[in-house]
Amino acid sequence: MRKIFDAQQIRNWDAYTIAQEPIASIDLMERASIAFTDRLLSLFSDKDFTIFCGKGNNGGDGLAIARMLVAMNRKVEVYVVDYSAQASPDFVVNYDRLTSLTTIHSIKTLKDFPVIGQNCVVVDAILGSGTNRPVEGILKDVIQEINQSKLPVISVDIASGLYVSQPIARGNTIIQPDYTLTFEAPKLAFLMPQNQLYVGEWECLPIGLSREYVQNTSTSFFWTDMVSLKKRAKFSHKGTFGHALLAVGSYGSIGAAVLSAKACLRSGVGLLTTYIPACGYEIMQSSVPEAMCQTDPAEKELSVCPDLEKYTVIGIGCGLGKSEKTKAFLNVLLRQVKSPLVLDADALNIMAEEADMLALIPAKSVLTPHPKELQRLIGTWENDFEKLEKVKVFSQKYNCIVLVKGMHTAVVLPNQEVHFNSTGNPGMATGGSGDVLTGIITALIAQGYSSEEAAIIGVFKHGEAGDIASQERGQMAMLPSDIIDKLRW
Ligand SMILES: NC(=O)C1=CN([C@@H]2O[C@H](COP(=O)(O)OP(=O)(O)OC[C@H]3O[C@@H](n4cnc5c(N)ncnc54)[C@H](O)[C@@H]3O)[C@@H](O)[C@H]2O)[C@@H](O)CC1
Ligand SMILES: Nc1ncnc2c1ncn2[C@@H]1O[C@H](COP(=O)(O)OP(=O)(O)O)[C@@H](O)[C@H]1O
Ligand SMILES: [K+]
Repeated sequence: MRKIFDAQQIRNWDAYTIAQEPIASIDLMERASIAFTDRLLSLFSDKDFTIFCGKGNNGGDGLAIARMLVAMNRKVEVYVVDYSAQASPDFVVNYDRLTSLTTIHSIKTLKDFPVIGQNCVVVDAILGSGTNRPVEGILKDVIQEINQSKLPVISVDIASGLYVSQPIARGNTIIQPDYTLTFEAPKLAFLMPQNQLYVGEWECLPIGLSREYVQNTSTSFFWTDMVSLKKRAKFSHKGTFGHALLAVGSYGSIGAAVLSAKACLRSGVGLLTTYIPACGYEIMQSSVPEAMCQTDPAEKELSVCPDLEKYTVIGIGCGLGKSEKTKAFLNVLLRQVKSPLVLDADALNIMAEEADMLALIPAKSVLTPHPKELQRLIGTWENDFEKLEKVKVFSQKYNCIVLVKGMHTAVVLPNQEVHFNSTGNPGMATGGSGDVLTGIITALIAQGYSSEEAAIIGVFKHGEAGDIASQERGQMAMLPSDIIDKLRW
């Protein structure tokens, strides 16, 4: 798990490192530029480079990168966008270091914008984490020209014009890179779906910023890049790992019930009982023989709440449908249940329509809505930052864990922490992937993980299995069953 910092904290992190390591600011810039150049050349070994620089430290990086490429006899054209009379001190030092080695062109008006060679990669070092307002004038013109160039674009630290930790306004002009190589740590902006055009593929380049600063600085945003699991005790038995109930399925959606049950069993649950409509009995018993199966008196839907006493945790919602009988079933279940719930799909849709049901959510339940289901619960949002704020309010109000599913699923905790997931891929964007996740999280709670841990670990392992499945089959061919098949604990 890593911390994600906002723009001010990143500035402080640089300053702290400079003061405490200690290292001169210009030498830290050199370190960052070496890391960037190394990775740039491994990505584009046979390309020429056109580097656009601003006049702050991001531009300083661009000049240092240019110097390193020149020293390696690479073909490089360097342009400084002359949008301001002021330049940062480290920009000036790097300007002086480069100017005797190659021509540094200046862009004052659009007439100065070059014709870029077709073998070129464009390096965007115009604005970095210091971007604090929409770009105007020549900056805007240059960014628009680069975006229209159709050449590969790689941004230094962050796309010029994008804010590190604030929403962008509609109509802002921002570089649309193919890649972003960012220094040290992920930026909040990269994790927001609305910014996908302005990030491209991204990776972090370590530049040795202070570990101590990380330990001493608090944040509510985290990046889950690894998880730790509890060891199974040698003398454990099935009773050690909990008894889960999955209340799932309706006529036509027994597949969702089967997927959630298989995923639950593949995630270490001690005992699993599925509670399904009568029509699903043979399907469930033959496709998931490891699960016990209890049926509802109704043929096609869940209608009567079973005895819930013996269950450690209950997963509910996959393929449930929203019939009147099922609504009544859920209402009774919410009043009787004493264990935490994992609430998915139609369980959430029903609750979104019947607001008093929300007040009945047991403490530390996990809600796993996809974007449409989330909207039904919290209403609409102006931007992804506001969406997270609304989810935080909801999570605190109902003392539950809420997932914002998708690429980089956010797990929002009642203590207001937000944990973004690093695993997963668009091959998982297919019906049934969410049912698998419900089964996984239910199994983890059954085994004694806290609901918070279960959500964070479950989302990570779900995505990890999805990544293995996509490597083997490709994103288009993979199925939710393949995600279950590739779970490794
Ligand atoms: N020593 C350090 O602090 C390090 C900084 N590094 C680089 O420095 C960057 C941050 O540098 P800076 O803080 O100088 O900021 P930028 O280079 O992002 O921006 C330069 C200046 O432009 C101004 N500005 C912001 N938005 C503008 C807009 N829309 N139109 C016109 N002017 C605008 C700001 O006042 C800012 O001071 C990082 O992204 C990274 O690339 C790296 O070299 C690593 C080390
Ligand atoms: N582009 C993506 N990248 C990573 N994970 C994704 C992507 N699209 C979907 N997923 C994951 O797949 C799952 C889909 O869940 P959901 O939409 O509820 O599916 P269903 O209800 O059909 O089972 C979620 O865990 C989500 O995070
Ligand atoms: K940049």
